[in-house]
Amino acid sequence: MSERIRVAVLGAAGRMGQTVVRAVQEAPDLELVAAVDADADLSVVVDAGAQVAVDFTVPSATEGNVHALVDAGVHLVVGTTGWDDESLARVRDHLADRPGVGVLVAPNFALGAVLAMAFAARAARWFESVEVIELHHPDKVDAPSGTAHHTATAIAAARAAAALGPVPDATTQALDGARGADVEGVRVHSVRLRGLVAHEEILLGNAGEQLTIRHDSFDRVSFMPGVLLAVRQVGSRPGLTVGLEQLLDLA
Ligand SMILES: NC(=O)c1ccc[n+]([C@@H]2O[C@H](COP(=O)([O-])OP(=O)(O)OC[C@H]3O[C@@H](n4cnc5c(N)ncnc54)[C@H](O)[C@@H]3O)[C@@H](O)[C@H]2O)c1
Ligand SMILES: O=C(O)C1=N[C@H](C(=O)O)CCC1
Repeated sequence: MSERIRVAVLGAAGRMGQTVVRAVQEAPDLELVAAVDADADLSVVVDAGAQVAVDFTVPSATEGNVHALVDAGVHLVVGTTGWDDESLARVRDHLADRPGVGVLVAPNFALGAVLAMAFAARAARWFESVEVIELHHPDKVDAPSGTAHHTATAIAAARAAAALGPVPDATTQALDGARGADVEGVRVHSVRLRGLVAHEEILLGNAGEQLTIRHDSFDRVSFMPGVLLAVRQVGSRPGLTVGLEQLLDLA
């Protein structure tokens, strides 16, 4: 058998981190060499000889973790949300000085969620109206979800490419927040409800018809096939990769 990939998990005490630790321990081709949480010194990861670090921490910490480990030559798989064009550009620039190091950032590793996003982007050009609803557990700190932001951005790009105008909306009077967040012209609504894990609906409307694309993660194990796929591939993808769709022939 070839050498196992040496993996570190950042945010190991969190909901996702604990699930990733178990998934790595159960994968015969992977070896868990470090599991760290808040306030840990990242030198633990480097000293353990990690080849790939998986980051499921918090939006305020993830970019710092990435830059520190890129400097140490460690590949990263990042599921933490909160990334924007500027922070991704800083990582892309940093990687230009570290040839051979790969970083994959994905807002959602559930295969069904990635497919739902791809289907929505494909359908978007054919519909006059579109809105996104994301529904999550109430312990989530960011809104809208990274997945909903990624979905809305892809829909907006598809609408622009098809020269569609703005989504119709006659609202002139509204309570603050009643129409959700505006992500590049696409309205995104965030629900936080005890009992939920991670869910998304994309509503597409034309006169007389509606297409609804819905994905549900009922358990965090749903993210693990995507995380493990990324861990196995990130070392052979130098530079920055954004979105699991890039590994699934869906981009
Ligand atoms: N990409 C995906 O598929 C996916 C799936 C689920 C969650 N997420 C995202 O992953 C992130 C984590 O979600 P969660 O539900 O596990 O959150 P969580 O709050 O349960 O876990 C976060 C953990 O990170 C730790 N932490 C904070 N700062 C740290 C640091 N500097 N170094 C190491 N650890 C640190 C915290 O102590 C905590 O244990 C969120 O941004 C969430 O949106 C992404
Ligand atoms: O539980 C969370 O938090 C999740 N966050 C991601 C997002 O913001 O899109 C993915 C789904 C779960």
